[in-house]
Amino acid sequence: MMGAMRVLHGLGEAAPLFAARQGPDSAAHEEAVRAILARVRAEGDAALFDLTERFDGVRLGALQVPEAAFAAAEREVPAALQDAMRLSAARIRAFYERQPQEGFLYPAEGGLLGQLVRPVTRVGVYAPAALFSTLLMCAVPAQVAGVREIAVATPPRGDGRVAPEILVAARLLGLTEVYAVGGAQAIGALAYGTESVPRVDKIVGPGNAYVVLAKRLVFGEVGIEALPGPTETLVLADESAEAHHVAADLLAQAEHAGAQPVFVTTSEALLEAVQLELTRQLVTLPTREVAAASLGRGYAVLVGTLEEGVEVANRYAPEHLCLLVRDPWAVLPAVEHAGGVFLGASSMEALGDYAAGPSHVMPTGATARFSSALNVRDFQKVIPLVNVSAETLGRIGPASAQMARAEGLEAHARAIEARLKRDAPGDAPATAAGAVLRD
Ligand SMILES: NC(=O)c1ccc[n+]([C@@H]2O[C@H](COP(=O)([O-])OP(=O)(O)OC[C@H]3O[C@@H](n4cnc5c(N)ncnc54)[C@H](O)[C@@H]3O)[C@@H](O)[C@H]2O)c1
Ligand SMILES: N[C@H](CO)Cc1c[nH]c[nH+]1
Ligand SMILES: [Zn+2]
Repeated sequence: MMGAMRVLHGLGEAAPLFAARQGPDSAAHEEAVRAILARVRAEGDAALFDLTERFDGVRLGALQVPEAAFAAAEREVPAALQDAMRLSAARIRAFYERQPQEGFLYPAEGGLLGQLVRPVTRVGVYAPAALFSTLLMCAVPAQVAGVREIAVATPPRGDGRVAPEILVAARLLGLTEVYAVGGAQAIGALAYGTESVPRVDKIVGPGNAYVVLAKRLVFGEVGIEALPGPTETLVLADESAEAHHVAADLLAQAEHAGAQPVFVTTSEALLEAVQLELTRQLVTLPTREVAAASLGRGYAVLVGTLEEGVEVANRYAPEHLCLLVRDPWAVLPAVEHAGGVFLGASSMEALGDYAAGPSHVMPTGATARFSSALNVRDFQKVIPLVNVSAETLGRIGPASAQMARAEGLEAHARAIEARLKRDAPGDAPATAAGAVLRD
């Protein structure tokens, strides 16, 4: 049956579901991406022009989008869509403005200990072709964090232009630096810099397997936030769920290239109804070819209890966990790993992709075990401050010197003891300390 997913019975049979999550680093991809990065590093702009012609099928005149293109895009994109983008941006901003981001300073026996929070200076946002919502979801938290420079890279369309919606979204946020470059070559350009693309301090944003792998390989030369790749959704449903809702939510993510939809349920009747619904809804979708391929990678798992269902979800660690159950809040305490959790029938993930508030850039490929949805902290550095008083030095100095000698580090011990010998360190009073926590 076209659109139907393979069925597994219980956690005991779910091994194929977990085995499929090998991440983005297939050997073939890795070789290709290493070669692309090496060319960008060695040849700069010339490699970007050449690789764009090869992989995107267009010969670009220039890499950076000219200023005039932004105004032209604004005339091209319908006003109602621009309003929708403003609504989305405002809700993302409102969400991230609630994320605590202050430093702190506290008195410690006459001295001060604390943390400064400082934004990353220059960030590169990767937005897959046409996904202007992804630009909003990356750039707004960066702006809330205080990032001063944001460069955007996105693949050109077949006519060599960047999608006008991307330019409108950029302009709406006050961004003017947009490059018509995609894939691994865009990540290389942002990481190493070229004649036209000044290098950045950190790269954020999702993409296909080439983009994800490139981000992994440049990490260290440049910061990266996480490895958000081809999207995945795990819907956990009980008998209270509507089959057409479940199928719609699975298909909504299946229409992303390379996606994996997963359906876990306690109800055999619902499972059968969802399989039929998938087939029925699929044929009407303009994106049915991509969606059918994704469903081919998908699984439906029949479990005995919701507890078992959550265990499957935790083992899978999905990007999106959608709880279409009678009482989603009762299930939530057992959830350990997920990029984002969507609770209840009117909180479908597709809404989260656009206007709910939290960034839709979420960890995939089981990386939700150790990484998080994009957020303000991804754009900040935390700098500890140490200002120890003479009194504290007298108390913790001998213990520190003792530990240094136990590690065979005599110079450490002497640096501490040199100060222990004199009466007082004589540091300047910390009168300006409060001003240091400016944001
Ligand atoms: N996890 C998230 O938060 C999140 C958010 C949005 C999108 N996504 C995912 O991002 C992905 C976007 O993928 P996409 O492909 O549409 O766009 P993309 O921008 O990631 O990749 C397009 C680029 O891939 C390069 N490319 C294509 N074929 C190549 C090849 N054979 N060799 C080398 N490079 C090649 C081209 O340069 C092209 O510009 C989807 O899988 C979607 O699910 C994930
Ligand atoms: N669901 C995708 C990954 O979270 C993001 C997206 C962008 N546009 C639509 N959807
Ligand atoms: Zn989506």
